[in-house]
Amino acid sequence: MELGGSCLMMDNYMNPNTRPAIWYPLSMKTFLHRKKISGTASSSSARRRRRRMPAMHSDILLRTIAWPQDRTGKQCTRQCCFVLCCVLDEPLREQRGSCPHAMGSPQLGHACAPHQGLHKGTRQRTTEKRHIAPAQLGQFDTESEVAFSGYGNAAVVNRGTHPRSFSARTSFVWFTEPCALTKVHGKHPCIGIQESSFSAPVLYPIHGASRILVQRHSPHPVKRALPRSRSRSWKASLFERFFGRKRSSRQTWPHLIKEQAPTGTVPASGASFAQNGADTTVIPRARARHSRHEPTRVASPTPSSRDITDVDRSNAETCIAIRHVHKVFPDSHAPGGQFYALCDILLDIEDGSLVALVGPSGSGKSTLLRCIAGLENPTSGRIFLHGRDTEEMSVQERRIGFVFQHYALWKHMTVWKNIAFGLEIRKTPRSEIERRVLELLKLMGLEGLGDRYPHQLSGGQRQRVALARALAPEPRVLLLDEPFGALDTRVRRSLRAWLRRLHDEVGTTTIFVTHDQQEALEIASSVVVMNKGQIEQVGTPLEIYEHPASPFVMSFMGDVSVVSRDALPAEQANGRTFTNATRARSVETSKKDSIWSDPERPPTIPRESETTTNVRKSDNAAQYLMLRPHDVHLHRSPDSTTAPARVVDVFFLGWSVRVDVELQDGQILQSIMLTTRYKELGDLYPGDLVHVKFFGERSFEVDEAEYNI
Ligand SMILES: Nc1ncnc2c1ncn2[C@@H]1O[C@H](COP(=O)(O)OP(=O)(O)OP(=O)(O)O)[C@@H](O)[C@H]1O
Repeated sequence: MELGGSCLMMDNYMNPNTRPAIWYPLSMKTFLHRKKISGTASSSSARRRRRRMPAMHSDILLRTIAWPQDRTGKQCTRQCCFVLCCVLDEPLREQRGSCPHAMGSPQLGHACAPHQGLHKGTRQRTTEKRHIAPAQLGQFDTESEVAFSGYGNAAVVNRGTHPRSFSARTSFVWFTEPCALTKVHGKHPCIGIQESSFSAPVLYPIHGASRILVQRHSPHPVKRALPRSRSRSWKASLFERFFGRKRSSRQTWPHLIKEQAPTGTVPASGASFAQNGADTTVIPRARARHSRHEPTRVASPTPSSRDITDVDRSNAETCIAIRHVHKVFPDSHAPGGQFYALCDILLDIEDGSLVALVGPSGSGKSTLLRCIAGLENPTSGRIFLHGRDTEEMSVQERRIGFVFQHYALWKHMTVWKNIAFGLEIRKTPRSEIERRVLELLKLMGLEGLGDRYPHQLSGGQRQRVALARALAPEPRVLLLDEPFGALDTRVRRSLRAWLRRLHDEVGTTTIFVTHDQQEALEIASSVVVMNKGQIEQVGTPLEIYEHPASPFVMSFMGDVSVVSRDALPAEQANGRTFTNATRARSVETSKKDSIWSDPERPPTIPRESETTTNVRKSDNAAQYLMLRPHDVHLHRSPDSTTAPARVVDVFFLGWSVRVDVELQDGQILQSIMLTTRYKELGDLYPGDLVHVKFFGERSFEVDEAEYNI
């Protein structure tokens, strides 16, 4: 933070395992100029200028700073920990610390009302502050900031000091989500950060790109707290620390950086230009992009403007059009140091639909959702909202509501205030707010609970408040990231039905992430099955279940038994077959694909696992079949289409009975039947001889290695 007329941008901040910081001097004038270019201008000349700009502000994202280990050497599971240091007068070295989640200070953080940072009128108002003990920290949903970010709110930021490793003046704030910096409020993009080292809490508006810019704000807390001479010495010591020598009056930051950076080479992240072995890294501003952990975009399949017109703008029905989206994260263990969290995602989501993104853990569901919301920038590819390229839209313009698994409510606000919050910051008239909140309370079945605080509600009620809050500003798209994940099975079940009804009533285009296939099948009008960053299949729940396009979809969307083809009678073994190479997409998507196919677009980059799988398949495929338990029928007497088997175990499941049987060659099959059918069959006991008949329509050729057979 510079106290004069320019600002410093911090990058790579406080990662204890690497070098602590990369600093960029940037004048406020330049920053605002660039912001203007990258943020709002849409004329062709502005776009041209924007292209020439080093990509500093077009993607306003604070990069993840992972804290791989805390002080005790334990792995910190909460990787999404962002630390922004508001350096006041301590050298950077002093700010190294362990993950804030692992800190043992009893007064670890404060939470403050987000609107403190938003309106000039309220900026100085002191609102509730809470001390958060470390044990509570896990519960404190800093995600709530993000939940609002879609509406352009500033974020509440936790702030804490650590008595052992941080001085009283050095404070830090952390976010659980990078998008906290993406909001635009009024004319200026800003985030409110409460800095309460000082007697009166004051807020810094923070402008952020992948780095953090701490901007002066008036009335300036630092200016008030530090005498002028002090601030100068702080600048001087910072300078000395970076450059290892005293600054002469003629040297400016850009001048020095230019002088120190070797030309023609891009420094690797962490490469230091600093003298005297200082652990601070300084890189030229124009090269910043290359040194970020966020990889540079892979050759982008950017379509021409004609393509956009033809394909997206003409299709009023398409609410969200996702075109060849890749998201790459750096990963030292992955081939090429890059991990493809999303790989060539191509998807259309129609207006008013209720879509489930389903897939195993790590398949990229949340990443895709976050890309749609603008919380992540795709590495390549484009996303259109109602025909408009999201790159041209601010997060606020997207009008997307986001609900997290953990309710993310403002805990110091009543239900009413929580719901009204999004409207208040948009300066909606009081009467309109009251009408809308009452309407939502009724819709959510929360009448009479408006005065309660979140801790006075059940989990299901809290989640409904979170949904009401997201719906209050009437978003065009509602994104739910495992909305019921934290609830018990019974509550989940009742909320599923409720969500479906709510959607029918409100009609907002909704995408929800779940790893529960039952939930996806029950609620959604269409299901997108994801695996390893790719879409395996898109279809209605019935299509997905009845006609899975790959062994993966079949096995993921319900129980399956995998048996050798040889073990079954020849007549039974001739089912329809697919291989993993078949990656089905919706009809609409395939059409778009062909329209969008661009000869210059690089081919999809296959990941190693995919390539090897397909190669293996040619050797081992076609030997095994996948069967649903309800397609395995048991009979007492044999015929030409049955295979003999012995009962291994019988399980009563209420309305159904599951019978495990062993085929002659020792393979185990599951059969599920209605209890009434079981009664017709007569009681079965382990060791009984039965005859198995199965329906082969949905059998697959599968790969031995893939299914550990
Ligand atoms: N910021 C990041 N840096 C590096 N890798 C990441 C990052 N975010 C996500 N990933 C990786 O991308 C992959 C997809 O993550 P994502 O959160 O989208 O999965 P998911 O399908 O939502 O999983 P889950 O159901 O467990 O939430 C994971 O392997 C994850 O480790």
